[in-house]
Amino acid sequence: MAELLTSAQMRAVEQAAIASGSSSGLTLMERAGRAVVDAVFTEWPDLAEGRHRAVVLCGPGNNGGDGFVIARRLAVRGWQVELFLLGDPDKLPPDARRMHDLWAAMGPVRGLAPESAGAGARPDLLVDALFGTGLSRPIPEAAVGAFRAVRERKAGGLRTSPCRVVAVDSPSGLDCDSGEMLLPALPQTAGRAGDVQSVAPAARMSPDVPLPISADLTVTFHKPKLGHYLGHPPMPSGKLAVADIGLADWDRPETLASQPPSAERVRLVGRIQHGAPMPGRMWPGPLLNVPGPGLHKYARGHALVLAGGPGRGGAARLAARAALRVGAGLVTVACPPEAQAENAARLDAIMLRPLADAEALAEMLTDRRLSAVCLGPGLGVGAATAALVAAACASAPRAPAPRAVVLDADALTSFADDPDALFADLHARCVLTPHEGEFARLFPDLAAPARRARGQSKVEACRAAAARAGCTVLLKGPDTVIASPGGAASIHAALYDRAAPWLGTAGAGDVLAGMIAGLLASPQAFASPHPHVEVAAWLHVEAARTFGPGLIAEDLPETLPRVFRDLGL
Ligand SMILES: NC(=O)C1=CN([C@@H]2O[C@H](COP(=O)(O)OP(=O)(O)OC[C@H]3O[C@@H](n4cnc5c(N)ncnc54)[C@H](O)[C@@H]3O)[C@@H](O)[C@H]2O)[C@@H](O)CC1
Ligand SMILES: [K+]
Repeated sequence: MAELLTSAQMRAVEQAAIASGSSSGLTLMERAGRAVVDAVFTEWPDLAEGRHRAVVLCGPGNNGGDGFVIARRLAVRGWQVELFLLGDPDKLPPDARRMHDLWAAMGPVRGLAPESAGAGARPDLLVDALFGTGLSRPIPEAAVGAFRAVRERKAGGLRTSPCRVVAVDSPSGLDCDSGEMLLPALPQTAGRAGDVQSVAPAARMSPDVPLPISADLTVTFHKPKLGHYLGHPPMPSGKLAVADIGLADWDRPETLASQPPSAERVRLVGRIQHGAPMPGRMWPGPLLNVPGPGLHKYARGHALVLAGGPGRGGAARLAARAALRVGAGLVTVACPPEAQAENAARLDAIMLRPLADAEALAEMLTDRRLSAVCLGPGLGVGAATAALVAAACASAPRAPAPRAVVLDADALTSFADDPDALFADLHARCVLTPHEGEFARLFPDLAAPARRARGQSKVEACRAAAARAGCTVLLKGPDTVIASPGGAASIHAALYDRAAPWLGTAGAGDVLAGMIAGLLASPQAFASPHPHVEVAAWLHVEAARTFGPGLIAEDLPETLPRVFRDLGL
C-alpha cells in the first residue's frame, strides 16, 4: 500500500537526501521540473509534438523554482513561454533564484498581476507553480486573479485548443496536510454587488462551490501528500501523477499491509498496481475470511447482527447479508420477538433468533462461538439501544482477544447526550463507523466545522477520536479515514480513478458495517481491527465500482463474489 506524507515529512525526506550529500536541492528541483514536463507529455501526447504556447505562474518559494525549470525546458523545445513571478526575485530562496537566473537568460520575468496575466492569446498549457508544500496561509488575491485571467484568455486566431492546467506539486491554495483550499474571500463574479463569494477565507466549505484554482493534472513528487486525498470531488488536483525524483533511499521503510500503519505515517488503502495481474496472496488476500482446505464453517466465525422492531429490519438484514458474503461462516440476526415473523420471511441462509433486551443479549453472548457483533443499523435511538451496546461490549471475552463489536448508526446516536458513557463501554476490538453527522454527535469538538476553524485535518480529528474512544474509528466519506488508538491512520479514497459516486445510496453504510463484522468474525483476525477495517473499506468501494451505475445497497454483497474472483481467490 502507498503512503501519504505531510508537508513536514516531505521536507524531512528532502533534507535527509541533501544532508547525505547524494543530492543537492538544485538537482532535486531540476528533476522535479523535468518530471512535470514529462508528465504533461504523457498526459497530452499532442503537446509532445511541435511548438506550443505556455504561461508559467511562479510563486515566491521553491515551487516557483520548479516553474523556472519547466519554463526553460519548454522554451528549449521551441515553445513560446510567458512567465510571471509573484514577488521579488531578490527574495527567492537560493535554489529558486539560481533557476530564475537560468530562465532570465532565455526570456523575460514579468511581475504577476491579473491585468498583465490576462493580456495575450490563450496558451495551450498553464503551469501553476505558485505554491506547493510551503503554503501557510490563504493565497494572495492577486495570485487567484492572475490564474483566472490566464485561464479565461480568449483563443487567438483560428486556435480552438483548450488551455490545459498542470499544477506543480499541488494546485495553489491546497493545504497539503488537510486538503482544504486556502483561498482569499473574493468579490463574487456574478450576483448582487457587495456579495462575497461563498468560498470562505481559509476554507472551501462546500463541495458545490466552484474552485477558482484547480488543475487538470497535478504532478507531485516522491509520494502523494495527505491533502491530495482529503476532500470531495471534484478534486482541485484534477488527475494526480506521482513522479520519482530519486528520494526513495532517504525515506523510511514502509509498514507491512497486514499490520496497522505506524503512528508517523498515513497509509493510502489500496492495491499498488504494477501492470501485471496480482496473485491472490497479495493484499488484501491474506486478510480475507476465506475457507481453508477442510475447514469447518466455525473456522470462519459466527457474526451476530442485531435488528430493530417490525418494519425496521432492512438495514440489519443488509448488514447480515454483507457479513455472510464477505466470509463469516455463520450469521445470525437477532430481533425483538415481535419482528420475528417479518425477518423469518426474508432470511434463508442467515439464522434468526428472538432477542428481547440487553439482558437476553448478555445471555446469548455467553456462547463464545459468536465471534463478532454488529449493531446499530435500524436499531432505533434510545436507552434500549444504549443498553444493548453496553451488553455487547461487556460480554464474555473470547480468548485471546475480546469479541469484535461493530457499532454504527443508532448505536452511536443513542449516546449523543453522553458520549463518555459510550467510550466507557468500548474496548480495542470495537469499531465505530460514523458518517460526519454521527461523528459530530459523539465528537462535537472534532466535527468538520470545528476542525476546519482550527486548521485540523480529518485525519488528525479521526486520530483524536480513536484515542478518546479507545477503539478504531472509521469516519466515512469519499475520503474515508480509519484511525486507531496509538495513532495508526489510513485514508481510503473513493476519488480519482477509484471514484464510486453511486455508492451514496441508502443502506450502503449498513453493508459496510456488516462487511467489517464478517471479516472480524474470523478467528484468525488480528487483535487490532485496523487492517481488516481497511480491507472492508476497500471491498465496499471495489464492489460498487465492479457493479457500476444503477447500484443499490442490495447489490454490494451480491457483487463480492465477483470481486473475490477478480482478486484471484
Ligand atoms: N521538498 C522537496 O523535496 C522538493 C521540493 N520542491 C518544490 O518546493 C516546493 C516547496 O517549496 P517551499 O518550501 O519554498 O514552499 P512554496 O514554494 O510552496 O511556498 C513557500 C513560499 O511562499 C511563502 N508563502 C506561503 N504561503 C503564502 C501565502 N499564502 N501568501 C504569500 N506567500 C506565502 C512562504 O513564505 C515561502 O516564501 C514543493 O512544493 C516543490 O514544488 C522541488 O523543487 C524538489 C524537491
Ligand atoms: K502549485
